[in-house]
Amino acid sequence: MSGSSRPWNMVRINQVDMKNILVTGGAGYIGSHVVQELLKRDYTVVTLDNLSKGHRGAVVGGVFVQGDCGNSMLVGELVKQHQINAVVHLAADSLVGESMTRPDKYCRNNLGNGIEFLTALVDAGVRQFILSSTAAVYGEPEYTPIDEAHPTRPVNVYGGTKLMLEQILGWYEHAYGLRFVALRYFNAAGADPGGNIGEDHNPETHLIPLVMQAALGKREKVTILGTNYPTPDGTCLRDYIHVSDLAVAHVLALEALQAGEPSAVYNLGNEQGHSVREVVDTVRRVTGRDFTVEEGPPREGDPAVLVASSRKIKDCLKWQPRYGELEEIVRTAWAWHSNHPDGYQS
Ligand SMILES: NC(=O)c1ccc[n+]([C@@H]2O[C@H](COP(=O)([O-])OP(=O)(O)OC[C@H]3O[C@@H](n4cnc5c(N)ncnc54)[C@H](O)[C@@H]3O)[C@@H](O)[C@H]2O)c1
Ligand SMILES: O=c1ccn([C@@H]2O[C@H](COP(=O)(O)OP(=O)(O)O[C@H]3O[C@H](CO)[C@H](O)[C@H](O)[C@H]3O)[C@@H](O)[C@H]2O)c(=O)[nH]1
Repeated sequence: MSGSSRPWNMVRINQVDMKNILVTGGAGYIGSHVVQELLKRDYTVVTLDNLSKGHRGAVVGGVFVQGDCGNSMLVGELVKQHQINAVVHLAADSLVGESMTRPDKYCRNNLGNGIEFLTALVDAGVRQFILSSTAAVYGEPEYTPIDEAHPTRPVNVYGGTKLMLEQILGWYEHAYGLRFVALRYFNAAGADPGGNIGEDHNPETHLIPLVMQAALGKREKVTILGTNYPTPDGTCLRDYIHVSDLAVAHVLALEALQAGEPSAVYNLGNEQGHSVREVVDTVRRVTGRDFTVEEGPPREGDPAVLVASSRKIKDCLKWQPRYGELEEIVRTAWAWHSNHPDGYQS
């Protein structure tokens, strides 16, 4: 639809209650922590998740709707019925390796459904939007730590789809007045210290939960994917950020939009790089368990080093991580995995 046929400036913008939030992907790993944080702060939350990856049991409260964010009719109805003011959009496919072999899946879901979703929102009058973006938009770093001014040249399809969605948000802002915050998370890890929600993916591809499964004896071994990277120990460096710290950042971003702040892009990391070997050693230390570790070839699409500068979000939104150390993050992950060895099934 062209800009002229979409009278966005005439659409009624709900100012009555600024606390009705639609969260897509809220049954997933990060989304479930975001939903919990919003509920703690007295937001009214509607979770929309198609459960392609998420778990009904991960949604600790609010209204849950099983459905697809690309279903414009459903989205329009939800906005109207629940007087939605703002949206947190986490629904996506997000596996770097898979995105290289299934680009169609990533373009359809992250872009196709993402665009349908955005369009249904502006049609329904929503003008505040938080996007789960990613460090994968940067590609191979030209310098570290990576700040938001770093060039964006994704080296995997997944990062490419997220960058395009950020660009589309800019166009929707220009045409329809939608204000947005794109949060470029680095590697989400850990679990809610309360112990009820945590990471449960099937298949699991993320390093920390895989190492936890090996520590629990549920996996025969851990494979280090690449040992010849230009890093001190030859394995990739990543910046692990606690999922509860991420959740708080979403609330701060929402508050900024609600206060009328302009659109913005923020990195979210702990500003420290940890190698794959360091993660393995930390899990051994925290769990007191040993397991087999083998060395394998690198995974396609993996940059050698991804370490954030989070200065901007600390300065602008006063965000401060509570879990700055890898060991603390691994401790909370271990509490979840050891108490829920079969994830939400246990
Ligand atoms: N996990 C990380 O380290 C990380 C890092 C950077 C960015 N992100 C981004 O954060 C978001 C959440 O990641 P996660 O690790 O919690 O993933 P996740 O797979 O646990 O959660 C995604 C949720 O979205 C749902 N979903 C997917 N497509 C949908 C659709 N079309 N309609 C409705 N629901 C849909 C899934 O069922 C799932 O519950 C993603 O957008 C991801 O790209 C994650
Ligand atoms: O069995 C494994 C699994 C992973 N790794 C390595 O561990 C590191 C972390 O890998 P993850 O799969 O845990 O995480 P990624 O860095 O690939 O990706 C994550 O963080 C990215 C941003 O940094 C994206 O946003 C993405 O959504 C999210 O999954 C990588 O170097 C990877 O090669 C291994 O050595 N062995």
